[in-house]
Amino acid sequence: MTPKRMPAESATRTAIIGAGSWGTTFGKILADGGAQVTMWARRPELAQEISEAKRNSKYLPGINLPRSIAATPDIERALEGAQQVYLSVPSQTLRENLRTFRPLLAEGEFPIISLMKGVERASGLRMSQVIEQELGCDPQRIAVASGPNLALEIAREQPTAAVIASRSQETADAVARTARNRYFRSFVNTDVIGTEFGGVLKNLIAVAIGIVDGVGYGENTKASIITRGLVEMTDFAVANGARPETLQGLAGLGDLIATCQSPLSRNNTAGRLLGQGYGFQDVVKQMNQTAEGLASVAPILQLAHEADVYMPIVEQVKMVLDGRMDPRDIAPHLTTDDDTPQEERTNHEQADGGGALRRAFQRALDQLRNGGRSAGGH
Ligand SMILES: NC(=O)C1=CN([C@@H]2O[C@H](COP(=O)(O)OP(=O)(O)OC[C@H]3O[C@@H](n4cnc5c(N)ncnc54)[C@H](O)[C@@H]3O)[C@@H](O)[C@H]2O)C=CC1
Ligand SMILES: O=C(CO)COP(=O)(O)O
Repeated sequence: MTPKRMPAESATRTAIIGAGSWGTTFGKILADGGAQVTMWARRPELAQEISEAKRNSKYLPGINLPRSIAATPDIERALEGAQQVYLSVPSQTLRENLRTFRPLLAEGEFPIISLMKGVERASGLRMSQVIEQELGCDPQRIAVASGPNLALEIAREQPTAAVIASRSQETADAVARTARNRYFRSFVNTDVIGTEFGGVLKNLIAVAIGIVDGVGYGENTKASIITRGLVEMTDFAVANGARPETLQGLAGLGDLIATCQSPLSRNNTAGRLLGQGYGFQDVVKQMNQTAEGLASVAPILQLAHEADVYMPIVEQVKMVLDGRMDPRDIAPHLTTDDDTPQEERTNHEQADGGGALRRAFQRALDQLRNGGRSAGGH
């Protein structure tokens, strides 16, 4: 086995804001690739556990972290001399965190990389957009990382791949050179929108998979939802400016498979609890880690309505979350309950020529069925 690399004098200095399961795992990825890593943790006791015991027992039980990782609750110390800064807090707190840290992040030329997979509930904005708004920085400095990256598997050094996307090829390359090691391979692209939306949307499909799993449905139902879910994801992302091929890649299909299949996924777990009959509030109480999908459903449906994209699976997830649909009813409505046979459309380019009209008709039909309420729009 190749020996683990220790940081050299010339090692890239990196900082990670957020010491939950993904932030800490990413710290390990960077350190095992030879970078110097300082993590910022909100709670001093967690910072101390990471720095001294080289453990994060709440989020990564049983994992030994590299000896070189340091952590601190002092943001100035965490960011001192950083050449790359990674952000891994819940999507709903990012704006508030950036406001606090703005003076330390806005200036400088170092890349800022979002590791997050949610949209802001109130605005529907992607995390890179929130970063750009709050820091007012050059978008070329911003990158996002996404892919089939279940934290605990990677912390156990099981091989995986990810995509680093930035509008600047140079930024994406620099980050990918640092965020890689013998068990983690980073590819690059310049499709920030597709890469980010892939990570957000697969969470919603994973909630749907969890729901039908909780109900007790089997593999046919799940495969149908995954396959149709990918079409929904692609339609939505492309309508919002993504490249379709990004959704066929690691940040789309790759992450969809991993998240829908794994009991490690928090979104999948949240869905399973819903399928077992727990109400939304009970599920939120039972989750002690971030399940981004729960907060992203409403803003994504709002954006879908604005872009005239039909998302029947995501709409049904919303109806289950709101208590307006029995989880057992989710499967028969997979794509439509319109009686007219439809083409199995797998390519978003086939969506033109009547597709928008059909979707508008379908939406009107759904609204009628839901007593005039739309599933999105709030
Ligand atoms: N865990 C995973 O396998 C992966 C997670 N992600 C994404 O990474 C992001 C972070 O998720 P995780 O680390 O998994 O979540 P987590 O729930 O494990 O950790 C979240 C961290 O944020 C901190 N936090 C909570 N509220 C905060 C606030 N107001 N200000 C600052 N920090 C706060 C928590 O104390 C915790 O350290 C999410 O967007 C998630 O979708 C992406 C890929 C893999
Ligand atoms: O994004 C992930 C895997 O790529 C993690 O998924 P969950 O947030 O559902 O655990």
